[in-house]
Amino acid sequence: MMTKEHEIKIGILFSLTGTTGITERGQYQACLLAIKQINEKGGIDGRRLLSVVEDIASDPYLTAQKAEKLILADKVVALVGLYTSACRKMIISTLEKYDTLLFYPTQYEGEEQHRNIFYCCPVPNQQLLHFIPWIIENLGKSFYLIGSDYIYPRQTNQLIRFLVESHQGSIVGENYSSLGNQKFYQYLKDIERVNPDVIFSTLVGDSAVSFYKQFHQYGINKPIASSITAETEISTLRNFYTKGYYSSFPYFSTIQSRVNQSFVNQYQQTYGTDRISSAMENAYNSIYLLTHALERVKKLDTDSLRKALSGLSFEAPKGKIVVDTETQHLHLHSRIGKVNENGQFDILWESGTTIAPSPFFKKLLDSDKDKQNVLGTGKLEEKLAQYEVLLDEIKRSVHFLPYLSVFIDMDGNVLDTYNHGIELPPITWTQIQPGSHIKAYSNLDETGLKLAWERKVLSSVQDTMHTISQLQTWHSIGIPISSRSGTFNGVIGFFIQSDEISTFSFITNSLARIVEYAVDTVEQKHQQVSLHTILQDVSAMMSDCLYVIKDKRIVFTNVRGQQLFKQKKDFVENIMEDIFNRFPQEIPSVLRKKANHDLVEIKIVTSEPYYYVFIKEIGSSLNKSQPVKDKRKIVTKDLVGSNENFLKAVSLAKSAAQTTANVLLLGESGTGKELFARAIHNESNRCDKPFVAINCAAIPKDLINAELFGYAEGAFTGARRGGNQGKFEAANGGTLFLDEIGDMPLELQASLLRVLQEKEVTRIGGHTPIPIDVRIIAATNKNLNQEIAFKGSFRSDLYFRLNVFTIELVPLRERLDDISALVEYFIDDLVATTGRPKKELSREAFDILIKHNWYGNIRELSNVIERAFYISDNSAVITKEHLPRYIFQPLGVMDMELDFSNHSINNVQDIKQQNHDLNKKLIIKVLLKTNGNISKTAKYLGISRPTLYRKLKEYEIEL
Ligand SMILES: Nc1ncnc2c1ncn2[C@@H]1O[C@H](COP(=O)(O)OP(=O)(O)OP(=O)(O)O)[C@@H](O)[C@H]1O
Repeated sequence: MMTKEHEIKIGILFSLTGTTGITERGQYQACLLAIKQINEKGGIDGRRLLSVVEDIASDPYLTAQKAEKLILADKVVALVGLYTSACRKMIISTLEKYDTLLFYPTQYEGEEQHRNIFYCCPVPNQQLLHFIPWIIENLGKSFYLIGSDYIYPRQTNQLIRFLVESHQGSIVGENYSSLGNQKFYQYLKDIERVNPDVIFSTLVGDSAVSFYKQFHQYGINKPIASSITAETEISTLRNFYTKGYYSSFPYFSTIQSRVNQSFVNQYQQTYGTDRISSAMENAYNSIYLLTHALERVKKLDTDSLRKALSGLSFEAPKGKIVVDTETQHLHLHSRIGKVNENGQFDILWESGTTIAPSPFFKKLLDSDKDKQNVLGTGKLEEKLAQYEVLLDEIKRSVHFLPYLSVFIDMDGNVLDTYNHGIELPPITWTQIQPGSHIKAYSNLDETGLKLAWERKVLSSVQDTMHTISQLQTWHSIGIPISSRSGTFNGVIGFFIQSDEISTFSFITNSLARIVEYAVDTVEQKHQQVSLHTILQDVSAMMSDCLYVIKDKRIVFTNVRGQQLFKQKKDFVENIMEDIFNRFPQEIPSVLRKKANHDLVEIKIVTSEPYYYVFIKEIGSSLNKSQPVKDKRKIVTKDLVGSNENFLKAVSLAKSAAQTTANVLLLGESGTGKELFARAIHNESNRCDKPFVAINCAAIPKDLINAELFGYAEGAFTGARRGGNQGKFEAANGGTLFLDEIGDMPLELQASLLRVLQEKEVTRIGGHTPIPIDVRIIAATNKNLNQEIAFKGSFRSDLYFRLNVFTIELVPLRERLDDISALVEYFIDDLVATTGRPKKELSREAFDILIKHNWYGNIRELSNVIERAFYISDNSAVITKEHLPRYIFQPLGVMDMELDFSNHSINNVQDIKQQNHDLNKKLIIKVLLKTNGNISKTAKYLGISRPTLYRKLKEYEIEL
């Protein structure tokens, strides 16, 4: 009998029911077939594969739950599955949380690259790049785009539009139908009206089937092309509905290879059908990819699997597939097929070789014009600066060699050429200009340089093997410049006159080693620099001055140390001299000294060959508060806290600041959402443009429209002359912070989505669209997944557009370790603004703060400290007496009449109810105390006014 140790579990996640079930059931079956085959051949080193299957019913929310269950409860080694991008995006945080891999087998819109996902599917460049020009040439130039309303069709259609227009075609109509819709009469009327040459469909599942049927019945005699309709959908329709339709995929079940025929036969024997779609074959390959990786490493951990998958290749039914080392997508063939009378595809065209995946294809297309030639001078300088250290290092290493060299970056831009002083023969390629693109030189096509760039591997071509005659007395060698982690940075190409060397392979290898060494040296330098930066950052948080000494020299000083040095140079030098004089035998661990009237304590920690000298003042002016930064100028390093989860959020914010992606901040009231938003803005390249904040919960519903989009003159009675610009316009070029986005009415969400997609606003009552370039940072304290799944009060398409970067902020009760730093920060702030002397917190008061349940989070803590700071008046220490009573006295003592003995707590619901009652009573109590003053009550509770209003509504408290 098999024991558990003899099994390797794989989580299989598909919609076996739900609107996309028609397609996903086939993918699921293909996975099971692969697992069966592998087990029949003895499994992996004697270990059987065991599938643990979950039905996700086309529901993203359910997908997240099931994924977590498979990982946590079933302990699967990896997940295979999913069809819609909504479901994929929904589980990304789960994959990250448990560092688990997903093998995703469905063609999708690209624009994603995640280290926990292997994309076993084509991306648009592998389907559309050849398909669209082919359609234009063979079927016609005017296109009508119809798709299901979700991420893939909308984004794919953007690319199609781009490709159609760049091949002198046109889009004459574009329409979307909700997922699962089966009534297309209105759409067909529209298609008939605009009379396109070809209809391009990205409808999925049941909708696609209904559309084809109704299209045929309606009698429109036009070709339909699709990048998503495959054998599965076709097989559910009578042949006359679909004969003559076109699709492009890497795989059709009619491929005539031995591997495919065996796959089709086995599929037919197992499931009784030979209708196998590309998505199904992808699913089948996903299992094989995982299996090959497991066989390679013989380990189950994600890191080992990831490494084993990089560059992995095997012969699949569709032909050879290779995992791209950088993008985790696949190199695949591209094919175009036409449905025949058997409901199968006749293959009309296929690419001879595999096509490299370009998940960020749209961006590539956008920059294509630039690439053909000329990186403007500024850009070239910028790029050169980026590679300067590396180039210098390589030049230094090879300067003694009499060769010609060309350096191109990873995108193919020529950054530098040099010849080390040798006589240049008059050959064409020496005209290569820095700033141009390597593609512009077709005479370099079969050289080591270009091959290395295309294949990202060391490539060399010997003299007579070159196709152009001028190069036949030269050897060309292209050496990829890749970091230790495998990131490809570009290629350095060498051209060597063939009579100069006799041993070609020896010189090739030597040059490769020289380049590798140069890359290593640069990486080490970078590491040293970043270590220094980390040290600076970490030590900046310390309240003490730090000096690190080695060989009687100060080799590192933190910010406070530098400040003290500036203020009291003699004093610091004195201390150091004293320490140096005692070197090394008499180095004490603690010293006390007087600086003028200030007593300082000096601690010395020895860790040969380093000595860490910490200087702390006791009750002195040296220990004066740090000037606290203006919140409007705050950057991530100013965010106070060192809690592990908090630092993770800060590090995400840092990364977000480097991109232009939208950000979604999730967190309770007062956890610092606005502060994070400002920090991201201030650290981004939009920092000198406006940061505009709007609280969606604080503005009456009917005014938000005008607030956001502005209004034109005469838009409504009382509208200002000349109209008024909205927040979008005000934030143009900068960042718009949409706080409490979860409270935005549904109709407005639709308008917002439109603005985000079209990048233009039209003022209310106005007609002219105004182009806008605004980065959105949205924040909410609601669980948007639940709002989407259960209440339908938040649009999933808007959600996915906003949550490109999701940052969860930690409530104060989960980062009690930060209370001390926050208190110090608030005191410093008060000292700086009031000019009063610095205060300390007593141990007892500190313990009370630690025990308190921080309902209003950091804002509440800040209010408590502010209050205590003033109440403590001239005292240098804040004690328990200065804290508000509710912080340390049980609520009952405050006459809250909360008697637990009358309640029996049987389940979570009871606890929630009691919490609800407690919170309600607390709010009423504070309202009574403040005579119903909203601002004071909010301040007292440490929540914002809009949050208080929301809570009053939630608890049905009338004023
Ligand atoms: N890491 C931090 N360091 C210092 N101060 C902080 C930090 N986080 C929050 N604060 C302070 O806490 C208070 C609340 O922060 P902020 O307004 O950014 O929270 P919020 O989550 O946007 O609140 P709300 O949801 O109620 O609008 C502010 O006074 C802010 O300065």
